[in-house]
Amino acid sequence: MSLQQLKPEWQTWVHENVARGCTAASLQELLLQGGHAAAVAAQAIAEAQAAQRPGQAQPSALARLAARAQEQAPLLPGAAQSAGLRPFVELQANSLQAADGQRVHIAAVLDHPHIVLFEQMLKPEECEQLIALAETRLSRSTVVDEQLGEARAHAARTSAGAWFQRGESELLARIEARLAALLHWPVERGEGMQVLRYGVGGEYRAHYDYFNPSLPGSQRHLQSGGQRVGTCILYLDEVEAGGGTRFPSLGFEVRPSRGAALYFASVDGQGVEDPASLHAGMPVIAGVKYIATKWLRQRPYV
Ligand SMILES: O=C(O)CCC(=O)C(=O)O
Ligand SMILES: [Fe+2]
Repeated sequence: MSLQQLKPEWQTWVHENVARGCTAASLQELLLQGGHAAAVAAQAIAEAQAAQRPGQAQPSALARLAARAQEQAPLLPGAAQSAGLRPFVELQANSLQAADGQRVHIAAVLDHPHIVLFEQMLKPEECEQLIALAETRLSRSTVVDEQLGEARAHAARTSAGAWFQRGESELLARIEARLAALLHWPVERGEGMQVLRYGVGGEYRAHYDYFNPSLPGSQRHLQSGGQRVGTCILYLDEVEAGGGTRFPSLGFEVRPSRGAALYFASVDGQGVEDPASLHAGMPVIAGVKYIATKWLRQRPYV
């Protein structure tokens, strides 16, 4: 009876996410955020769970058809969109106010793969401070060795990088909290920030940020914090020519602009690695490119 009290898209959502193995507590929280009464939410989850058990009634053919249509729908209700599987951004308004007062603008959105481009994510002085902080510890960037899982220098990634611990300084803590709030992804599920500097000719050839689960070198990374579910790239300075972040399979490129941020999901709406997230840091033609990269993990990352 309570499942029927939900709108059809929420009924489908409950069925789908119970089938996917989401916990009752996580579904309850998102249903509450979606404006449902606690008792209605609890009852609806219980009914959907009962329907999944062997020997019990399965969702009707109609419900399954509705679920399939829902998968293809461009935007689900904000809370339902992630179901905790990947970050999500509230996309109704064209700007969002972070708790620290920063007003961040949404400049562009792509549904699949999910990409959101922000302007004014960082203030110009925050960009300058991050660059200054990084300059004190820049060293040659590495890539993860696919067989061994170890970090090593590679011709495909010609930049200098500086790693920071989460919350290492007041500046980093503030930026991390801002990203966590806007992406609905807790700070603990993020790696420390990495600041990169690319000189002329510097590039990061096409790659995925997710760890390929079938490669031996990925296992130790997946064990601590799980998959990289999304990435946020903060552009710290203008670049005269080149240096865009390009998604070759989409024919789409974001050009660096001070204070802008690019978020993209590395997994699809079901939490599965998404090959469409292939991307590259294009060679810098003139100028110097500075970015800060934040990789977001499936689970808390220590
Ligand atoms: O340099 C860029 O624009 C892309 C950087 C990147 O892909 C990464 O840090 O994972
Ligand atoms: Fe990347």
